[in-house]
Amino acid sequence: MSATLQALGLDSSTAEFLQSVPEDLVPGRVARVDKGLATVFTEDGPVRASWSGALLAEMAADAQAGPCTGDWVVLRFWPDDRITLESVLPRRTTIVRAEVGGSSRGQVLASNVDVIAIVVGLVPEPNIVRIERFLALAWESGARPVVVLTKSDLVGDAESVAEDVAVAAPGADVLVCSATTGAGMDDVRALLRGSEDLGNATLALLGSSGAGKSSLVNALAGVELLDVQDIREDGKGRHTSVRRELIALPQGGVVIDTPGLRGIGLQESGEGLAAAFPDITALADHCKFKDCSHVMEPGCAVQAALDDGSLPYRRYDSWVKLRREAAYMARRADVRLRTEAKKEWVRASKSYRRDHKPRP
Ligand SMILES: Nc1nc2c(ncn2[C@@H]2O[C@H](COP(=O)(O)OP(=O)(O)OP(=O)(O)O)[C@@H](O)[C@H]2O)c(=O)[nH]1
Ligand SMILES: [Zn+2]
Repeated sequence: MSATLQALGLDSSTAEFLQSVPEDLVPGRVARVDKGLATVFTEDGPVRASWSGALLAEMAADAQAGPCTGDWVVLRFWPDDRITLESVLPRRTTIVRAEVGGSSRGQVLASNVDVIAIVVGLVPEPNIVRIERFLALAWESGARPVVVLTKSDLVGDAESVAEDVAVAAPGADVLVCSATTGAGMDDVRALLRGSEDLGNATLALLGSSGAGKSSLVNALAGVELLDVQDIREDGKGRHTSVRRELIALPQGGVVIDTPGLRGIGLQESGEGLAAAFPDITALADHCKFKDCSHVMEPGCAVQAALDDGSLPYRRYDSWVKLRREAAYMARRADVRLRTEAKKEWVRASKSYRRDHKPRP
């Protein structure tokens, strides 16, 4: 497969899939979706593509079938210069955000991500509950989560903060770095190396506004690629980034920088929640009742662990809150799924009719 596609993070399973694609179609990777069009990186550079009729039909049945940043796709170049996105190749992983007050099935923020870096500034002091939220979202995706504590140049005790964070992040590495001084950046760079059969890795950055994501991308790339916001008096950046970009780094590897996420909701399955709290999941196996809610039942192993101090109350509280949220999302999903699919179909078929008006 071409070096260009490899630089865009092509993995072996996608490469194999592309071999079965008809020759008149052109492969590429979606960098961004906006205004009903996708910016797609191909071997011959970026193009803007609209949706094919077949893709629209798929989207009518499933809103998540629509392209998102990170997708591998195939394009058709028409004689009249139109470019249509014919189909989205199977996704290896998906980062899904359940929309707050929005659609029922979560919005796919990015796909085919190998590693999710949860970027957290060491100033202001990291919010552990928020990190646990991001971790649940990240585990749900199928990608490997890593917590990156940045702005280490601003604090004296970065390593001890990292130890506290590690307790809340079982199964995930916790890195400490500074985009400003370059300290610890080699460990962050190593996340992009990937594996032999998967090629270079795709790294997605999650994190609150002002956490330091853009600065991290710039440090990785070695050049200014993204606007870095002026710092506010309270240490937070302004919330202005609305772009979602896919960046192929010169030294290999791809970074996906999603817009600053605030108030992220959990996806409904609850699997991410279980993965982010393996300690509680393991305890639950020992409860007397299979359907124990771990609140007040007799013989509850979770309550017992709280009593003997082996499970911190703070962590239990955090889990209860996130579980409530996941349950709420699940209930709402049932009700809204049909309405949403229908709305999307109406929107999509309108734009299809607009784009396919008979030509004179
Ligand atoms: N001292 C120091 N400041 C940093 C570091 N990384 C980022 N900053 C500052 O923190 C502020 C926010 O950084 P950004 O990189 O724009 O943060 P962001 O996460 O991209 O923010 P959004 O685009 O709003 O999502 C800026 O003023 C940066 O200069 C660092 O390692 N050390
Ligand atoms: Zn229990």
